[in-house]
Formats: sequence, C-alpha cells, structure tokens
Amino acid sequence: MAKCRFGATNRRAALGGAGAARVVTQIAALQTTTTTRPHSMKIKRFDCSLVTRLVLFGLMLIGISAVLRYHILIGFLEKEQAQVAADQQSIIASYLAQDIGYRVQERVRYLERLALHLPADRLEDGHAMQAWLREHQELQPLFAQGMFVAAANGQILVDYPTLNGRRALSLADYPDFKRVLQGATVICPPLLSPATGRPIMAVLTPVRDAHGRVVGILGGSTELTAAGFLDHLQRAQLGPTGSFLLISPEQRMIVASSDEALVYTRLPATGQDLLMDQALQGFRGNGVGLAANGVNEIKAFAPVPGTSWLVAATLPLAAALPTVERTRALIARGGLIQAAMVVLLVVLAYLWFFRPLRRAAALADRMTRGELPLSPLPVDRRDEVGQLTMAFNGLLARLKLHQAELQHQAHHDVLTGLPNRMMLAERMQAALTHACRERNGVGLLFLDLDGFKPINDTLGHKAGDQVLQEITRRLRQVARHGDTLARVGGDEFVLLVTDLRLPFEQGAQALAEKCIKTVSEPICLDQRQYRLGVSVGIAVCDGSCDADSLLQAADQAMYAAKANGRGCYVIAPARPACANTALSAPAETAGTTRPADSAHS
Ligand SMILES: Nc1nc2c(ncn2[C@@H]2O[C@H](COP(=O)(O)OP(=O)(O)OP(=O)(O)O)[C@@H](O)[C@H]2O)c(=O)[nH]1
Repeated sequence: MAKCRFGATNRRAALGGAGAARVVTQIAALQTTTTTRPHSMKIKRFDCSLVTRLVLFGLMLIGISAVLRYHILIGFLEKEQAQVAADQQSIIASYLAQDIGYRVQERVRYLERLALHLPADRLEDGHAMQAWLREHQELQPLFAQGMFVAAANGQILVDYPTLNGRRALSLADYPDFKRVLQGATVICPPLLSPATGRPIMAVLTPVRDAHGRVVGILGGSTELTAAGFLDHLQRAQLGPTGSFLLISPEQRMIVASSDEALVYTRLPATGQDLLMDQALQGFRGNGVGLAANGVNEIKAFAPVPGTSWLVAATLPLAAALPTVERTRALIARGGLIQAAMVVLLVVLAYLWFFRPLRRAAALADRMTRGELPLSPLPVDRRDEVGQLTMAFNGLLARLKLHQAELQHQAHHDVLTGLPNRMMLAERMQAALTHACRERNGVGLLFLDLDGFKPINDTLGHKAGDQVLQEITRRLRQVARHGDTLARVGGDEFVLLVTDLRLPFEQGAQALAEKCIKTVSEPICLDQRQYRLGVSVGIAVCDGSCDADSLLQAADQAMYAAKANGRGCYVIAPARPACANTALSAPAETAGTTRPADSAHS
C-alpha cells in the first residue's frame, strides 16, 4: 500500500511518541522541580523556630507551676504559720494573765488579812492609824503608792505615805463603794492618780468592828507600772512589732501595755477592730483580723483571773510569718533558676537532639536546590530523627526509581520494550559522531512488515501484538552487539548499524538479508501458521551526514522496496549528506535485491 513516507514520518512521530510526549513532560516537570532554585528552607523567623517554641513552652510551664506553688504553698504556709503564731501568742497571753491575776490576788488577800487585824476602835486616832499603816507598809510594800484608811462615809482619814490631796478624796465617788460597805473587797477600775498623774489601781476592803459591822475601809493603791506589779508586762516583748495589752473591758481602756504609748489609752471605737470588739463581748481565744490601723494582726486574748481584765497579745501578721516571706523569695529564686535551667536544657537538647535533624534538613535543602546530587542522607542514630531520615531516604529511592521508570518509558516502546524514535535519534547522533571520529560507516535499515494488517484485521489486535513481539525477538537475534533495534511505528522497525567497513553497503545488505529471512519464517498463531514479509530500505553514511537525512533516505529506500514488490531490500542510491539535501529519486531501485524466499505470507 503506497504511502507518503515523509508525511507519515511526522504522523508516526506523533504516534510513536504520544505516550512518550506525556512522559517527557513529566520528566521535564521533575527536572524543573529539582533544578530550579526554590527558596532556602532555613528557619529565618524567630517565632517559627522549634527551639523558641520549646523555650516558651518550658517557661510557660515554670510560670504556671510557680504561680500554682505560690498560691497553694504560700496560702497553706500562711494559714499554718498564722495558726502556730496565734497559738503561741495565746500561751504567752494566758501565762501573762495568770501572772497578773496572781499579783492582783496577792494584794487583795494581803489587804483583806490586814483589815482583819486593823484595830477598828482606833480608826479616829490618826497617829495610831498612821503608825500602824507605816509599820505594815514598810513590812510588805505591796502597794507602791501606800495604803489608806477611810471612814464608813468614804472620807479618807489617814494614809501612808502621805500623798498630796489624797485625804481630800472621797471613796464615795467610786462606783463600787456601796459594795465595799456591803462587805466585798473591790478592785477599783484603773484611774489616773490625782497625785502623780500616772495610772493606778486601788483595792478597797471593809474594816469590821467586833460585831462584824463595817465601820471603815482599808485601801491600798499602786501604780500599774510599779516595780513588782505590772512592770514585767512593759518589759515583755512580742517580736519587734508585737505588743501586750492589759485591757479593762468596762472602760474600753488599755490599762497597761508593752508599748508605752498605748498605756491608759482608749480602745478603737466599736466596728474599727472586729476581733477586739468580739473580745470585749466575751470572746477568748485567738484569730486574725484587721486592726484599727488597717494592719492585719494576729490577736490572742486571755482573761486575768479574779478580775474583769483581759490580756491581749497582738502581732502584725507579716511579722508572724517570716518563713512565708522567705518561702516567697525561695519560690521566686527557684523559678528563676528553673527558667535558666530550661533554657540551658533546651539549648543542649537542640544541640544534641536536633543537630542531625538540622543537618539532614540542610542537606535535603541543598539537594532540592540542585547544589548536591540526590543521594541518601546519613543516618547517625536509630532514634526518631534517624527514623525520619530513613523514611526520607526511602522516599528518595522511590522517587529515583520512579524517575528512572519515566525515563525508560520516555525512550522505549511499551509493547516491545525496544528503543523508540526519541532514543533512536539520540543513538543515531552518537553513532554518526563515532563514525566521524573512527572514519567508518553507519547503516540504517528501515523495516516495514508486509502483510501485517490482515493479521490484525482477521485475528485481532492482541494477535497483532503477539506478532510484533515475535518479530522483535527474531530481529533482536539478527542485530549485533552495539547495534540499535528501534520500533518507530505500528509495524515499522529501524536497525541502526555502526562500525561498518568499506564498502559500507555490503555489511548492511547482509543484515537486511538476515532480517528478511528471519521475518519470513512462519509464525504460529491460533494453531495456524502465518507468513509475513518485510520490506527493507537501506541507507549508509560515513558520519558526515545528519541523522534526519539518513532516516529519510532509508525510509524512501524502504518505500522503493515496497514498490518493488515487497519482501526485498533497496539501498538508497546516493549517500545522504545533510538535512537540506533531499533525496531526489525515492523510486530509484539501483541495488535492489529480492531474496529468493522473501514472499508475502
Ligand atoms: N496489533 C497492533 N497493530 C498495530 C499497532 N500499531 C499499528 N498497528 C496496525 O498495523 C497496521 C499497519 O498497516 P499497514 O502498514 O498498512 O499494514 P500492512 O498490511 O503491512 O501493509 P503494507 O505496509 O502496505 O505492507 C494497521 O492496521 C495498524 O492499525 C500495534 O501496536 N499493535
């Protein structure tokens, strides 16, 4: 069947290279990916760095744990320490109250004993009374301001030692005066001494006659701060800022205190110090509350036995919690040390754990940018980084395999596995260059099967494919080592022969005859034998021609062989020179040979 071979060349190129073109595009895309220079993968932004995130995460953990520790631990410590301090204050306040109670009772009992022995019938005898008072005062001076005797109407008759203005006083003005007349010993509320201006306490006890009637009053007064009475309260210390108070609830007065400025001062108004208000209403014990001066204080209250007084021990909360303050500083210091350690550890971890990762990333980056050939990354360790690197290497191997497959597909025919037109062109170019250098010849045998279409049409494409594969197998046996057998169209093959010696045509002819012979062997299909033929066009060259011209010359010669009756070969009449030198006489059949057995099947 006559065909326009030159027009068909392009069509065949399209046919033979249809799949290949797609493959070539894929390869080009791959090459583009690997050769274009993408942006560097270096981590430039500080906030993108894993190390930064780890450091921030570590610092955040430390911050949270410090805040939690601070609130839980400090809260617990504050509570515990405040309780311990309050209990201690209670013990001290209670001890002081007992001691003060003892001292007061000692004076009360002393005065009551004296009253029993006082000669009631000589009350009006001033000299005798004063001598009696002096004798007992000097014997046991429990009342620092001395003692005095008053008539039943409250008028002070005599005192020792004599104090200015004392005799002018009337005991009838005291609120408890009547109780004394009824026979009770009374501890008078503290008051400022008219004589010294200092706070004093007086004790009054009745003097009875032989019939038991109250005929007078024996009294004793003492300054609260007098030696041997409450002076020890003044000297008592409760930390650097704490104080002890002796309180008279009826008067809402501080009777005595370790803080001199508070002595004989009034307590804050109701509502200003709730804990104190509760104590004045009878609460005894300890607690923490806001004082009138706005400071949180621990207060402990203890009653003074035998009196209505109470002892209060007060201490600012902050002063009671030195451990808490130290713990606070400790937590802050610990937090800072931990933060520094986290930074240090993360840096060490970065250097130790992430260095292989960074190195692998840098290598992969350089490979991606084409600075290094694609090769497996070194695997230093068997940890997660090593696993990642191995996985990357596996991926790389698959990529290379895939790339090789694509390369193969782009250069080979899928059905026969023979080189396709693209690869043939490369081989021809190489063969011509080689021939030029070696001064020998290159031959091209263009083979087109005869009678192939009927097999396809009658037995189907599958059988046609089997035939093409069988023909390929046979032609491969004919081709010498170093020759290239390519499939360039449906039933078209090209055999590229190199290293031909002069005369070049002679070697090519021998090969053509072998091809015609082997193709014409019967083919067994579907238990029937079929015969095919092949028309061969031969073109030879000494290496000075170009590949296209050589192919066109062989193609035209094959066309001539077809025209000559098929099953034969035709040698191109003139050796091709260059691409622009077209073969002028494709029908010329000089050198046409028809082997005896080259008949169509
Ligand atoms: N089975 C199969 N058939 C193909 C393939 N490629 C092309 N063909 C068929 O091969 C046939 C080639 O046609 P022709 O060259 O005219 O066949 P022919 O009978 O040898 O004719 P002449 O070359 O003129 O001798 C067509 O029918 C194509 O459809 C293929 O890969 N497999």
